[in-house]
Amino acid sequence: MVQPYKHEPFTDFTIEENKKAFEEALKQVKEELGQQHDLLIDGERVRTDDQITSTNPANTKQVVGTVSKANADLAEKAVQSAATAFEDWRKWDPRARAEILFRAASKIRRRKHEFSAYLVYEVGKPWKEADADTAEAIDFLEYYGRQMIELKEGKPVESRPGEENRYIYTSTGVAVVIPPWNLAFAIMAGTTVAPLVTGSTVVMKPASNSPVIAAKFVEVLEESGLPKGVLNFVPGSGGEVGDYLVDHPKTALISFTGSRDVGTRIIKRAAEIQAGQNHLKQVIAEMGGKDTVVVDKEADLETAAEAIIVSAFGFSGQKCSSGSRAVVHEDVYDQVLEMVKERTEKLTVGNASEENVYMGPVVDQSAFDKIMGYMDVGKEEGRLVTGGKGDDSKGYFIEPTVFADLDPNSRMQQEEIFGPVVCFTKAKSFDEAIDIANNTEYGLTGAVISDNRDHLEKAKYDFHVGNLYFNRNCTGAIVGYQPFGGFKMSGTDSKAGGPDYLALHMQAKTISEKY
Ligand SMILES: NC(=O)c1ccc[n+]([C@@H]2O[C@H](COP(=O)([O-])OP(=O)(O)OC[C@H]3O[C@@H](n4cnc5c(N)ncnc54)[C@H](O)[C@@H]3O)[C@@H](O)[C@H]2O)c1
Ligand SMILES: N[C@@H](CCC=O)C(=O)O
Repeated sequence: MVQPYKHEPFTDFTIEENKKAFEEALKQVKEELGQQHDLLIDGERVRTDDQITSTNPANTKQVVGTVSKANADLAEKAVQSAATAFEDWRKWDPRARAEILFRAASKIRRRKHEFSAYLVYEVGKPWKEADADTAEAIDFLEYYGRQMIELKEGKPVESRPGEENRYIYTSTGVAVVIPPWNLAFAIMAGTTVAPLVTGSTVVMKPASNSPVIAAKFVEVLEESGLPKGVLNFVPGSGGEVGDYLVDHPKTALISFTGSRDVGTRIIKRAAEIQAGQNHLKQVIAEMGGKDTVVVDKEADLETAAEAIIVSAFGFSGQKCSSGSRAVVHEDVYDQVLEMVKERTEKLTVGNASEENVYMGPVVDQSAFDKIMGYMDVGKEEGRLVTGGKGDDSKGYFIEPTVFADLDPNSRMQQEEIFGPVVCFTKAKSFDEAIDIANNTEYGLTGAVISDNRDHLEKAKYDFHVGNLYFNRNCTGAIVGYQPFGGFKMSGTDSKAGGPDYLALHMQAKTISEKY
């Protein structure tokens, strides 16, 4: 009997024993860094001449690992391998597939700090963020395993005398999984195991900034009993390998998480019918955000300041859910701004592989340059309150930054910056605050800080986002508790970690028999 699902607890690093255990894991992983990781195609490791070098964004001289790089020919082999393996895998008892996920979850739980330490080195995560990322990966395995067991008999439908009807879910085919680097473990793992557990086979192309953690996860799935060909691992360039996989006539399902531009490109390409293709491709595309924390005049301002800080600066603002906009009622605007300024100036920034800092670096040079470019835009469009500086001499460090007095239609308040920058806009009323919150093309997350019940009720209907939070930050959805996905240009609202997610990976079939 499978135990009821409960989310993985987070590690409290204020407890000395936990702190020591994590420092030990960082030390141990540091000694392992620089290893070679290869492709996995049809159960075989494939080493290529062309390699991706993954480095620590907090210390760009430190190589985390080198990873073989696939090209279109290898992507073709991976798809063929997945297509062959599908014929057997789809007939496995769904419970046996779920058990592979449960075994993998146990293995990762036992090595939790080791995986989190890899996240610290590979994408510069502070300890707390790395620990939450690993916990979420475990949650996806545990949750989707249980969901599959629940769905395996299908859903009840009515029958009539002399007629039996059934409604079941069938496996889809070859799934292409393309995750981002930011929730480098959780999203990569969740989007990989969801199609797997439903009986699809997978070709996974990790993000080029985080291929090592993905390679480590693939090893765990192999050790947990995944048969050959069911999961194929092909790191490579988005343009070459990504396009090839998306366009392939045997691709049946594409699960993408990443930017709006790449996501919409995939949706368009997937709609194009290729020679030899006799099915429509299913596309799950979870994309960017421009998320707002709204502060009402009747609100606990301590809660408001804390919510703005956590939403804006958690993992250096590199979350699709990051609260990069604060829309504050004019009666409390100056006070909230001052509180946020004071707290921001106390945040610690540094190399999380050396100390437990609040914020690490941003992920790479191109992210650094893009975010620093927005500092100039912010100074033109608004008022710099604190921060604004960056230093890329050793790693890609940027100060947590607050801009004030932005027009709701300014670039700073419309474009996804994906860095540690929050912009304040003043609203004359609660209604106006909600209108401003809704005035972007995105609709992913949002928070309302208010003690006014009528206003919270209004927000339930009028604040058009997939994940709406009251009196807290707008980041940190938990699998099975706050299913995650956005409206508008934020994506297909698949609600990862929710009860409807697996059904999106399957094809419902009605079977009706007359006696
Ligand atoms: N909505 C969500 O759940 C969610 C979660 C995490 C991140 N995001 C979004 O992801 C973005 C940041 O992640 P990123 O920088 O990795 O995004 P990205 O779009 O640059 O890359 C995402 C993935 O797509 C691949 N890719 C790039 N070009 C491709 C192509 N032509 N064809 C196929 N694949 C291609 C990349 O290699 C990577 O694996 C932000 O916009 C963020 O908001 C959204
Ligand atoms: N699900 C995560 C965000 C994922 C995107 O980066 C959250 O809720 O903060």
